[in-house]
Amino acid sequence: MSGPVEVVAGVIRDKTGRILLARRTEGRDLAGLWEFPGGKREPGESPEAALARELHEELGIDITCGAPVIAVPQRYPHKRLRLDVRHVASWRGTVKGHEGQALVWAPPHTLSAYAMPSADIPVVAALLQPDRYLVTPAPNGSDAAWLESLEASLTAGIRRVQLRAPHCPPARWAGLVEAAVDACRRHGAEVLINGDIALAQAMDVGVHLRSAQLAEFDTRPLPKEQRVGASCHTLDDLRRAEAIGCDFAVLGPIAETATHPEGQPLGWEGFAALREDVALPIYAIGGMGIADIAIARAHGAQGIAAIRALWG
Ligand SMILES: Nc1nc2c([nH]c(=O)n2[C@H]2C[C@H](O)[C@@H](COP(=O)(O)OP(=O)(O)OP(=O)(O)O)O2)c(=O)[nH]1
Ligand SMILES: [Mg+2]
Repeated sequence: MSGPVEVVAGVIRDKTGRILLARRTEGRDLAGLWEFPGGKREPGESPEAALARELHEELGIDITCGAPVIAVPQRYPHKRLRLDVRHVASWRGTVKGHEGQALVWAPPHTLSAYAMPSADIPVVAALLQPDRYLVTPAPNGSDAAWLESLEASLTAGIRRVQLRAPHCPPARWAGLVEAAVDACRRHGAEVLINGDIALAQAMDVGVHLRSAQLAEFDTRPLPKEQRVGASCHTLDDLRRAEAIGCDFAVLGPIAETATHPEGQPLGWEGFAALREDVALPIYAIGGMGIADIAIARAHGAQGIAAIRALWG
């Protein structure tokens, strides 16, 4: 079997921070959908050179390639591709659609409103949503110590938090959740509660579904304004999370961990292979550290989910 088609695309910004999208013209695959300008790499061509060539041909601009955003392995009905997306560090010239394609400068918060190919769903999420998803540990010491560690995580920049405390007595947990939601709101961080939809509704926050819960739902259990995440271990889990309308998934374990030693590790290749078949932002979990964020992005992940590496 031949390998995936290698595609490189650019995130081009104007002076006000808007991002350039191009509409795929009629008669090609995925016609009518909006995409980040770019195209296929030629044999022996570096991604940077391919991006510069494509953007010169398609838009008439000269660019300097910047940092990687994400590389998304994706399967379509008739082909597999790896969409390698780079920031465009700088560009010169006047942007014009040289191939008859429509163009739009989209403010970042409007990106999700454009119909795009499946591979672009994780790209938009990578541009707009946090690359670190903190999962709290069970409160083994005092409430105050646990809340202090949460506060430290938020101060360090964590902006998406899953409140999880297996075996914590309900009354104690309810008190901790209330204080934790408060702290997260002060820092502008998003909160999802593990498993407990009623508690999420009562607190007006998101819910993180356990993999065993995925079979219980046909649609997302909370409205669009409240985040819904899901823990996944298999392709079936991921497909289910996508069908329900989850905002993102967590997939693992990538490596073995002390807290979940029973899981058969997927490794990065296993992760990338599973991510090909859905259009979802997916965090990698299981033995992840800060240094894994770049590796995760190179395998199509939104970033990492972790307890220890992100706590305190
Ligand atoms: N440029 C670009 N291509 C994307 C994106 N998302 C996505 O699924 N694709 C797919 C569509 C195509 O199957 C493939 C890119 O190939 P292309 O048709 O643009 O290739 P090209 O510019 O070299 O043009 P062509 O002469 O081969 O038609 O990647 C995206 O955001 N940008
Ligand atoms: Mg193209």
